[in-house]
Amino acid sequence: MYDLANVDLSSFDKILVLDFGSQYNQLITRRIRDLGVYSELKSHKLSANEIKEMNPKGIIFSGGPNSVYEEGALRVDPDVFKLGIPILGICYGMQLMAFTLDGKVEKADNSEYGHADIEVTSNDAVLFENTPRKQTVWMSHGDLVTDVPSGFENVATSEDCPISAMQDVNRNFYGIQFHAEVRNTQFGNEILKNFAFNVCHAKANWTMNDFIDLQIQHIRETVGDKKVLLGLSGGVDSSVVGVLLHKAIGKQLTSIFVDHGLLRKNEAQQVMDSLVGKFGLNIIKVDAQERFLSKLKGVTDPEKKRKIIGNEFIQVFNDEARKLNGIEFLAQGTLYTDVVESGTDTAQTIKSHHNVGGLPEDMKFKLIEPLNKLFKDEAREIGEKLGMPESLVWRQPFPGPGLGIRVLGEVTPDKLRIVRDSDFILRDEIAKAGLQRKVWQYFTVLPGFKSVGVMGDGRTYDYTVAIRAVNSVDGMTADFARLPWDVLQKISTRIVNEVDGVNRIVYDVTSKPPSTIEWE
Ligand SMILES: Nc1ncnc2c1ncn2[C@@H]1O[C@H](COP(=O)(O)OP(=O)(O)OP(=O)(O)O)[C@@H](O)[C@H]1O
Ligand SMILES: O=c1[nH]c(=O)c2[nH+]cn([C@@H]3O[C@H](COP(=O)(O)O)[C@@H](O)[C@H]3O)c2[nH]1
Ligand SMILES: NC(=O)CC[C@H](N)C(=O)O
Ligand SMILES: [Mg+2]
Repeated sequence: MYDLANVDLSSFDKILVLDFGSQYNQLITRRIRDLGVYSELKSHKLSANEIKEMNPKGIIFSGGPNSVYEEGALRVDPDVFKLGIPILGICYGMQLMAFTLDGKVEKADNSEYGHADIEVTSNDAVLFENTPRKQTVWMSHGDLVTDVPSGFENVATSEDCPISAMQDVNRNFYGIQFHAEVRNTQFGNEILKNFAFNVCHAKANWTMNDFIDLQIQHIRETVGDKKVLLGLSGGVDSSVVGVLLHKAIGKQLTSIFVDHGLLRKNEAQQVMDSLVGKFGLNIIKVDAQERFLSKLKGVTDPEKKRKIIGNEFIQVFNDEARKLNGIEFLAQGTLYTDVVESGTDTAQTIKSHHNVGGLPEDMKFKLIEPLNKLFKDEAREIGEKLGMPESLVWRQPFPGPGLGIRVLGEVTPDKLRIVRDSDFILRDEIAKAGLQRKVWQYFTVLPGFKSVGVMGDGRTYDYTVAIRAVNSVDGMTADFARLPWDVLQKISTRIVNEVDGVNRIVYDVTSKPPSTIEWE
């Protein structure tokens, strides 16, 4: 979305989010869209005039990694405060508001990361209407506002952050030091609602159906009479994109499913069975095991592996496009998570997702990525709206680089066998326990070290397999799943008994953050 240059959005009220580099910036726009108000993320470099021309009902400044008082910190055009448009600053956004007007921002004595308890201290705290005086919020900051700018009042405090929220009701400027956009903030949604409706008076008339209609219209305008190749993995995101594209351009679409030798057990066959002849998709399966595995030989660095895989995908698409003649566009099921984690102008690189940070620089295709501003749960909602079957919409995510990033270090056929067979057992036991829909994503990892065991009275010196199972909504944050001990025990016993070369199983009990879901 939201790159809908030629699409008329004038019937929708909108709230702009200005990007100051937070990992959560798109989460703000989607929370606003969830309220039924159209929202998009824009560069912090926009001038006040450019913002005015977009005619937003309100503006939100996102958080960000900088300290406002440092040289080079991201700034906003100060004239934005003269437009008469309501503004909400979140975290860095609040600090920037204070700093740009005549308030004061300093380094905090105690940083706050995670949960904090605040108390609303004013009876007229507009953003906190219909919320209790004491509430739990989620903080992530090392600086704080120590003096509110003139015209403002302090309306909430926490132990380590005396000015946790500030307001100037006459000019409609609001600041909150905590992140209302993350689910861990108890009344985050109410606070955003109060801003959107009570302060900005925005109309709630935006729905996912509008998104679908506008995307179809946008795809038609972009593609014209040209042809599109879709990278189809059998996963949720690319299947949703396939259905959208098919609705938009019908036979101008060809889908390519690449078997890169890094798929799960029986996956190639299952994907073909579940998609061929469905949704009108014309699918070509490409066997590319050899070329991927030979390129990965001897490579141990995770970022190098990701880039090699991303590159090779494009080479395969190039070869297929040549055979098909006249392909101008490559469509992918890229989500916003893939984009932000791969690094943007403002956000740091966490890992290069194969379909974003792993793409070759000289790629000739023009990209079509209708979901690249959305999160996994939004992609699923679209899949449901498009009438796709539950088994596909709720399929657990599987990364494009596949088992290649679950064998840590060098990928060899024998190590692939171990993750593939152990993953199969894990999925089988989770299904038998009826937990498929209760755990968001689960898989095994081969860390690559060996340890001593005793089997059949003999000494073994074999590999350890790790089990990773997490719950999440959007993949941005995740918690390790509390799998029942007896299920873990069955999985552990079966893997050691059935997979040669393994004598130990460990369970990953870290959340994201501080870890990520995949190990590489
Ligand atoms: N084996 C594959 N063949 C062709 N394209 C692929 C393959 N694996 C990944 N891709 C492309 O890379 C994109 C990103 O992969 P990703 O795993 O994030 O999405 P997905 O596979 O569509 O959905 P899911 O997250 O449910 O696995 C896919 O949407 C698809 O366009
Ligand atoms: O298509 C993809 N290409 C990739 O390169 C990639 N890396 C991670 N993932 C998936 O993204 C989600 C978040 O993963 P992380 O916490 O490991 O970053 C999880 O669901 C991961 O499985 C990928 N998907
Ligand atoms: N999350 C944020 O926006 C942090 C803002 C600023 N970098 C701080 O540490 O206070
Ligand atoms: Mg996938």
